Amino acid sequence: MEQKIDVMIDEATVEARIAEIAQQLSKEYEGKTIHIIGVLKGSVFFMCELAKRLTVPVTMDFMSVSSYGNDTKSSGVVKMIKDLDESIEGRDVVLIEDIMDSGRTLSYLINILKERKPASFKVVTLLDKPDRRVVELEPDITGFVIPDRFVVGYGLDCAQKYRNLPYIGVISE
Ligand SMILES: O=P(O)(O)OC[C@H]1O[C@H](OP(=O)(O)OP(=O)(O)O)[C@H](O)[C@@H]1O
Ligand code: HPA
Ligand SMILES: [Mg+2]
Repeated sequence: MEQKIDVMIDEATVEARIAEIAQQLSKEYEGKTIHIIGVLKGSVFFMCELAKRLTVPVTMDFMSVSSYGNDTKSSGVVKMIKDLDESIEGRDVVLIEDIMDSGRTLSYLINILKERKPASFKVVTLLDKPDRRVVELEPDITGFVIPDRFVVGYGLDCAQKYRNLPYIGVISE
């Protein structure tokens, strides 16, 4: 069945905010190389759009974790599917997420990655849904704070669909 998607944040607004974040990071990391880590799969669209706009040198790596599977509710268990390819020791790491919801995924990743002794560590998320937080945690940089709705698009899926939508939307029943 075709589902109708309502736009919550349109493409131009998302892109303008990503440009602002890129400018902020480029200033903060002047003279350094940012090692950006994308959390698969949701962060890929945000990561690419952000990376293209950074004016400092960039290296990239990916981790894959999953806790939602095909559900719209977190299973409560974060499962590591793929670890990083390279060591982050001594590097200026920026972890890129599409959304911080319960906070479980980021809490799990932050605990693992901080133990690996990066020179610095920051978390950037495109979306923050603070109403559903079960772990006390704040990202360093947030694109948009959103209400408690299950969103899709710009990398975010519902049962693996809609990641390719160029805007943030909500499925209207
Ligand atoms: O704050 P939380 O409640 O942990 O939710 C946020 C996480 O959930 C989603 O990942 P998902 O498990 O759906 O994997 P995916 O990125 O492959 O879709 C999203 O991409 C975040 O990584
Ligand atoms: O609102 C959401 N949409 C898609 N994936 C998610 N993972 C956590 N929250 C969400
Ligand atoms: Mg998902």
